[in-house]
Amino acid sequence: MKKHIVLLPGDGIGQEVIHSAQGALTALAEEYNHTFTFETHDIGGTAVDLHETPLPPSTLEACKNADAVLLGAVGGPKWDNYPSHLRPEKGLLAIRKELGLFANLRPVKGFKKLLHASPLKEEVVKDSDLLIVRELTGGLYFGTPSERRDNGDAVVDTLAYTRHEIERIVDNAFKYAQIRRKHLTSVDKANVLESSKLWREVVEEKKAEYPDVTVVHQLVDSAAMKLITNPASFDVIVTENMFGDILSDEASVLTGSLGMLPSASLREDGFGLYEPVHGSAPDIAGQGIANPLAMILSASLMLKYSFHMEKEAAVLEEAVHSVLEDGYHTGDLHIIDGHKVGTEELTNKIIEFIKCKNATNSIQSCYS
Ligand SMILES: NC(=O)c1ccc[n+]([C@@H]2O[C@H](COP(=O)([O-])OP(=O)(O)OC[C@H]3O[C@@H](n4cnc5c(N)ncnc54)[C@H](O)[C@@H]3O)[C@@H](O)[C@H]2O)c1
Ligand SMILES: CC(C)[C@H](C(=O)O)[C@@H](O)C(=O)O
Ligand SMILES: [Mg+2]
Repeated sequence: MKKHIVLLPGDGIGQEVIHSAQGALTALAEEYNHTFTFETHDIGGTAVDLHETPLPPSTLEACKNADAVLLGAVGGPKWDNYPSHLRPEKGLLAIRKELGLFANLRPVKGFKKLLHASPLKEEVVKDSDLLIVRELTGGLYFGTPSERRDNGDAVVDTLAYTRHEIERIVDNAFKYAQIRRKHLTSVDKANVLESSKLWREVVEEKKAEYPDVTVVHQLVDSAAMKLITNPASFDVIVTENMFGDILSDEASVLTGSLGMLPSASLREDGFGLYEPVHGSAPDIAGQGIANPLAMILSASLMLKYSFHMEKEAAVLEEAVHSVLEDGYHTGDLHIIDGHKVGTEELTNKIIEFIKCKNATNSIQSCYS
């Protein structure tokens, strides 16, 4: 199969981890007879520096013409005090909105080897396997006005949702629940927020269409607590934009590191942008020590959701599993008696696995 992929490295470790994903995908293409072509474009702070905008029109145009997009991360202290239209994060929000990527899937599944890497107790973490379905193009991030008033002493952010926006994400979440363990937790703040009341109303209406799925409504504050005390009680979580942002970083603790969580941002027709959940990690950027696995797992989601390459997607996941089983990890993960390596070395181990796996078609013989 021939596929054209736009790479948006962005800022900080985004630049480092996207390189890893490209390496892994190139190896996969060679082994499984695909042609992946890559085109790199600027976004975020890098784009502000070069084009005076966090989302240059040429970047958006290239994404519209691609089969899929991989994004590293945006942001960093250099741009923190820039005016809001020049903030790197605005480029990320704009591309999500422009491409209509309303459904953000954030699967949270631990790897066996990382059971002890989480600061949480093993018995709490061990059966956790959940999917956060985060609404991505509405809510607080997109409501107007969001500006200073009264000579800068007052400010407004608006949390706005339409019934249509809620219906389409809730509908998506029910469908994912149907193909998983058929349990949906809708997270809101319906004891306070009007938007959450409409959200809850829509979930209640929709559930009649999915009688095989059990539904629980949970307030976001107690959901945050339950996520790290009883994560196994969740299957699919559906929630609005900002709650999903916060809960997903929290959920990464179950996997041992924020550097392990991938995401897919999808449109109705299956077009997608794939990015790790983490940010540009300014504290470690440029040191060659970033964990590339969230980015590589995001590439695996791209293969699965946008290209329908189930086998190749599974190989990438197996590669991650195998290198961890062999003890290789970056410094953000704590593996007892493991081999701490840098981004490049870990990526090379992934690539070795991809090549070996195809030659032997057996995981055991690639890594013990
Ligand atoms: N999707 C995105 O582009 C995205 C997401 C989140 C944050 N950001 C931006 O990133 C910048 C930094 O934000 P932050 O520090 O709050 O969050 P962050 O996710 O960048 O980092 C949080 C912590 O996790 C660590 N970490 C994150 N990813 C890692 C990886 N792959 N390997 C090893 N360690 C990793 C970092 O070193 C840091 O200690 C901000 O400008 C923020 O706006 C961007
Ligand atoms: C950088 C920021 C705008 C972004 C978000 O909140 O959506 C990030 O935190 C994420 O999780 O993708
Ligand atoms: Mg976030």
